[in-house]
Amino acid sequence: MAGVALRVAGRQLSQRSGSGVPVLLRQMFEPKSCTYTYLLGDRETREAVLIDPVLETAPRDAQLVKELGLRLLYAVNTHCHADHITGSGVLRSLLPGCQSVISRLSGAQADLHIEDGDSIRFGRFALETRASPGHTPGCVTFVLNDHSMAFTGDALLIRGCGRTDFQQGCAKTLYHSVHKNIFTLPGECLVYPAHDYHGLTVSTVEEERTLNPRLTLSCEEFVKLMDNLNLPKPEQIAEATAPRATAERVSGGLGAVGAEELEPQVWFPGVTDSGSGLSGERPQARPEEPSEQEAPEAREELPSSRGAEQQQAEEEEGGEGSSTESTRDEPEAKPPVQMPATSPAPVRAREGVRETALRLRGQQLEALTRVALMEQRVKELQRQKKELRIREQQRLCRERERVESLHQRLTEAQGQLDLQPEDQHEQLLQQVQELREQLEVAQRAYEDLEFQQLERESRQEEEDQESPGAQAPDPRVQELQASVAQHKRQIQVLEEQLKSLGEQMAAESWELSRKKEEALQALTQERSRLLELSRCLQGAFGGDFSESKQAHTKLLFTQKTDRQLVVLRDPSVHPAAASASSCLLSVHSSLQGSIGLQRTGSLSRKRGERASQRGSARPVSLHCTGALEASALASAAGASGRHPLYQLLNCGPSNGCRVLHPDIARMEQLLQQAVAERERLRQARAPPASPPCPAAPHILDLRQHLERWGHSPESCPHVRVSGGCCRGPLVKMGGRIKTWRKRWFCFDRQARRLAYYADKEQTKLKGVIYFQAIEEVYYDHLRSAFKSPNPRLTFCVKTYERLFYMVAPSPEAMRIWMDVIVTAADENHAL
Ligand SMILES: N[C@@H](CCC(=O)N[C@@H](CSS)C(=O)NCC(=O)O)C(=O)O
Repeated sequence: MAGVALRVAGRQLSQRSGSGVPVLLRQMFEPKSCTYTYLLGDRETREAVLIDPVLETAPRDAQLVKELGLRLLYAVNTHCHADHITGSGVLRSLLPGCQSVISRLSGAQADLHIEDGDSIRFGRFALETRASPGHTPGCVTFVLNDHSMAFTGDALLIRGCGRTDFQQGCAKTLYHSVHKNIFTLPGECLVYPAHDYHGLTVSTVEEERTLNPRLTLSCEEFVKLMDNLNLPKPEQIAEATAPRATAERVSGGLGAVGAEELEPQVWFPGVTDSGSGLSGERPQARPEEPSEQEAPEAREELPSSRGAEQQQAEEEEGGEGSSTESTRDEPEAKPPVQMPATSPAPVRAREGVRETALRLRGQQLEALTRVALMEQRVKELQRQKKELRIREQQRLCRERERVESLHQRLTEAQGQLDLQPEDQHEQLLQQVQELREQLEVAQRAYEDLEFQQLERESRQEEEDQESPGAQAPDPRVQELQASVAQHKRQIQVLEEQLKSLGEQMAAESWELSRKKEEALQALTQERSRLLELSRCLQGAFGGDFSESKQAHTKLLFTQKTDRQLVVLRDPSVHPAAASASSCLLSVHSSLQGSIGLQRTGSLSRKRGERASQRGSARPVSLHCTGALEASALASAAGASGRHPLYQLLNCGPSNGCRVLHPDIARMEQLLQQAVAERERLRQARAPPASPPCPAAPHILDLRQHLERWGHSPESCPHVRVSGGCCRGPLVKMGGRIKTWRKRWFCFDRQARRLAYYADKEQTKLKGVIYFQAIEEVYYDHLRSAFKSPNPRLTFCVKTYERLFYMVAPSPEAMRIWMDVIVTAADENHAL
């Protein structure tokens, strides 16, 4: 097979060399054996290969392949591993069309065997096979065809190399193969090993050529060192290096373990297992999650972007889980899937459906994995049975041959009796007698064996007749088959549930759209009423209010962005406002926050919704380029609890407004009607109280609230949280000049705004984001922030007017800030 390329869908590598085209690369980690699995794919053709998959994490890898919309052609192995069982077999079951690959010299079973010089093609790329024996005789290194990266398996590790003290390892061979076949690659070629025990992920040929403490030695020194490594044996070595005969017992894939020993730890997403942590001397700071890595030249563009919410949830969950379950266990009865209540509040309903769908997906994956493993075991048992039958037949055959040979010898001895001289008769007679006895014993043994076999066969026939079509009447096989069938039924049930959830979601979404439409109509009416009221106000106060230099009260209406601002200065009418240079308030409410608000960090809304809201009233935010007086921005809502407009106009039932102008009475009446209408609408929309919804503002303690959500603000040095405030530094990107500046942020629930200052003392105010202006808060998962100083800690706050990019000083600070700001938006929505 040397020099032969595995062809992929008729595409010839030579037609499109793929040079300059970045390959899709993912590096995943399996913590138990510290193994790296690599996914390589072609973004255009979606063809992909997996290098060194691990049994336990095969479902994870299969899921990733599906999520990225890839088609896995090959599950390739750099060698037959001694520390874990390959995931190739399970991947073949989970991703039909995938073939297992290993070097012929490994002696392991696979769909395809490769040799030095062979190429494995996927889309416009190919992996060249370079023999790198020494750790094992069958070790190979896969080199991407543009020589930009090499997957060295256990031959070359980062600052190390594979051990050579078992599996026919040979230090001298390893030394020469690494020097000859890996160190001759370009210096900048990235080195991706199959393991790392120190938390490192990638190296280069140049680095290893010059810095590898083992391979920079002379060959002699290297051999000596390797002979005295005295490493403990890998934990799974017994299972993983079972003899070849055992390896071949695993049907359909690379096997290094018999089904009897197969008690895999199955990895299920979302299930955490404290026992899956690293043990022994392994350092703590190891990657525990599949980590994404970009190919050197490009950023990955996923076909479906994963939301910040999911990313954050993943970060918070902190690593993959694993559950230790034996395939021999009876399948656990799964709790019935809880459907969300028939008509819950929209947000909760959607979250519920999403959670349920995610849970179902996890369960489905779990069941699929079990099925795949069980099918393997069933096949294995069937194969064992067949093997047993063959062995029995061979034994019977041997017995028959023995009987025949004894018979032959006896006949010959008897024939010689007459020919032998008298003096040898006695001895020959004795021999004949012995042969006769041996023949009798052999004959009996043969008949017994034959009888047993016939009995077994007839028993089997009877069983076959009792249950026609039964492929594996062996009780163990039957048991497993029943279990597989049960799992398949479970999957079917789960799929049906998923389908009905989808339908339910569609129905709910339709219902939500309808309600939104109704609410928008009501809002439009309310707006018209308010506009009418405003016109009355203008008419009532006349030119005196707007024009007189002496008059302190000024009423502005601006239609520019469909916002209405009332700016009031009237120390005589409202003494409390006398010291303030201006008061700003929104005289409308917005419905927009009512749909899609989620506390987990993403407040996204659909484009359609936004478009439909363009015509509706919008919240406001204020930013200034120069320093502002903080006091100038005191909230117009005040502490009186009265409606702001009432407060500003000072039009309570007890004062003399009505007497002053007859229109005031009408205005007040209109205003009361508008307020009542708004109240009615709000109540109609208000979702029932539930844990994820923030409590009413007057009872919500910000600190407790954050603690309830799992934060510990106390231990985060970058934020200061009190009952109503959160303060701390964030690096913010400028609006016009895209420079990043450190600002001191102050989130103030009382003032209902997030203000940022040039200084920690909060004297130089640089800008304000009002709660009601906040539309979305999300993690910058698309890395869209221009030259962010730390993309991993960048999040976005989207207001009606603009997008704010902020960089937190730490992940915990980022999560706290995001939750704090989301809480503000939630609160605003609740108001
Ligand atoms: N140091 C490892 C021991 C596990 C081990 O033996 N790993 C093999 C590769 S898997 S067979 C190996 O070749 N190691 C070389 C080395 O220098 O470690 C651990 O911490 O678990």
